[in-house]
Amino acid sequence: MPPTVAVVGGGISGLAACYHLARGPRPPKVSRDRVRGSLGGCVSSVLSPRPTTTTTSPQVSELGLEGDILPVPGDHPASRNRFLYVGGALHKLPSGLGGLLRPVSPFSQALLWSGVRDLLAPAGTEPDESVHAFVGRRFGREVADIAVDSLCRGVFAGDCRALSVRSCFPSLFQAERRRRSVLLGLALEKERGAESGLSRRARAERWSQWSLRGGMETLPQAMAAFLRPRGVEVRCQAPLRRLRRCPDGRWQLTLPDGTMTADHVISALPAAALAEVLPDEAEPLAQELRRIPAVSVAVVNLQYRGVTLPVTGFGHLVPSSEDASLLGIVYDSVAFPQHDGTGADSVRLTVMLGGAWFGQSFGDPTSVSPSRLLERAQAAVRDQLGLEPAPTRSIVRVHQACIPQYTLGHWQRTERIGQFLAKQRLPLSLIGASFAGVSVNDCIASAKAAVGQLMGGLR
Ligand SMILES: Cc1cc2nc3c(=O)[nH]c(=O)nc-3n(C[C@H](O)[C@H](O)[C@H](O)COP(=O)(O)OP(=O)(O)OC[C@H]3O[C@@H](n4cnc5c(N)ncnc54)[C@H](O)[C@@H]3O)c2cc1C
Ligand SMILES: C=Cc1c2[nH]c(c1C)Cc1[nH]c(c(CCC(=O)O)c1C)Cc1[nH]c(c(C)c1CCC(=O)O)Cc1[nH]c(c(C)c1C=C)C2
Repeated sequence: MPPTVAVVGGGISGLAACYHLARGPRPPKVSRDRVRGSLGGCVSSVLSPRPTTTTTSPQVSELGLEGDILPVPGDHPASRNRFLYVGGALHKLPSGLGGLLRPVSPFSQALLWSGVRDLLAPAGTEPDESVHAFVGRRFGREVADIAVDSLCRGVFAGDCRALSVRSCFPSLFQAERRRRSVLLGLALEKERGAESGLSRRARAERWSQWSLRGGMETLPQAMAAFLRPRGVEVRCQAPLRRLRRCPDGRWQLTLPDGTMTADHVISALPAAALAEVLPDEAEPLAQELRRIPAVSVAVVNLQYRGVTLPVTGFGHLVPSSEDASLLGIVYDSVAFPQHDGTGADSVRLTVMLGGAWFGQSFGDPTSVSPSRLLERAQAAVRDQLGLEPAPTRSIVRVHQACIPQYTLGHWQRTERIGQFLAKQRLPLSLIGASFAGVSVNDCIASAKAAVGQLMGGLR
């Protein structure tokens, strides 16, 4: 009898783990539980695609979705133009050499000087540092306060003063450690892994983003369709209530409709959710997991007719000093006009609200009223993009605790977690956005690595 592996968590990480288990040469029996929401967790979107970068592409080819790819090439305005909203105005982020040599608003001096500072500054010695402190030390206070504050809001919906540079931007941290300068380190250590045909095409055509014709939710749907005929038993709407070790070392999983046993569990749950179902003897593990927080984001999709955006590009970010509650706005119709389901020209925007500032701006994410979020989003579009008319369509969604925050010391927490699992010889793998990267690519990579390790051990 092949061993049974239970995968818990129905987001992209859980699906990717099932996918890699099922396509192995001698696949174990796979059982996957998921709860609440649509397949793919945070990946699914309605009006707006969630563009990802290119390392996901091997799966896309294998799932037969290559013909549905909508690439955004490097010379497209959505690739070249990103904006910051500072001091009540939109500023295009500098690009190319010219943009670095002369002062470009909102920055008071040419960014070249920040680069020179990085080349001359001594390397840091702390084992970890906030992203803000690291960038301030290497590139100057203005870059930290405006550019990196916004970047952390546009990737982690988080506060760069609390986030860890070692865990959020490991390549920057390592570049400084190895080469003393971040720029030098990045220039010298460009790595290139094994490439699929699709990745090669993406590099040759300099895609900055891509999506799928039916939206990014097509990816988890195709993965689920791949799994069903391959003997993966999928249990939907089955929240895991309890995980217990049986006397023979196997796991017993308690679900709403009964129990099941498994030789190995791959958890793709958010850290805090896993902490709630672990057995008492794993309390030290649960305590570490509870220390990995996550923030909530309200996503408001708006569609307008008969209006024109004042700029074309990917979108704009808003630093926390300008407006803490409003993270940024993505101009979806610029990058992906094909996603207009109505067949007519329209301006489609995704307004992102809250993040690390959700509580102070809107209160409890479980009870905030959608109309309040809609009003806030519409006001931002009016003030920041000058679109006065009311939107013709709108969708408001609150994604609760959806983006884990790698705060200072995250690397030590993940190390202690790994040590506990090894010492206790727990047949448990932890994957998902809570640990080693929040992007879809990182989630898929961590699932693939965990399955590789598990299959190696089972052989
Ligand atoms: C607004 C927003 C925009 C984003 N944009 C991008 C982007 O442009 N590019 C990019 O690469 N990434 C983006 N991301 C990040 C990326 O989408 C997520 O980090 C990733 O999808 C997380 O996947 P996951 O499977 O690890 O976690 P999740 O999707 O959170 O999945 C966890 C699953 O576990 C389930 N669960 C919880 N408790 C239990 C339980 N007790 N029993 C069983 N199941 C349980 C949940 O219901 C969920 O289905 C974005 C995220 C957000 C929120
Ligand atoms: C305004 C809020 C958010 C926007 N996107 C996200 C939030 C919270 C989430 C997000 N965006 C990206 C990732 C993946 C990161 C990765 O490692 O690949 C996640 C989780 C991609 C991304 N978005 C922006 C940048 C600079 C990046 C990094 C990689 C890339 O260049 O694609 C900037 C950005 N995000 C948003 C806007 C409005 C914006 C800039 C104009 C929305």
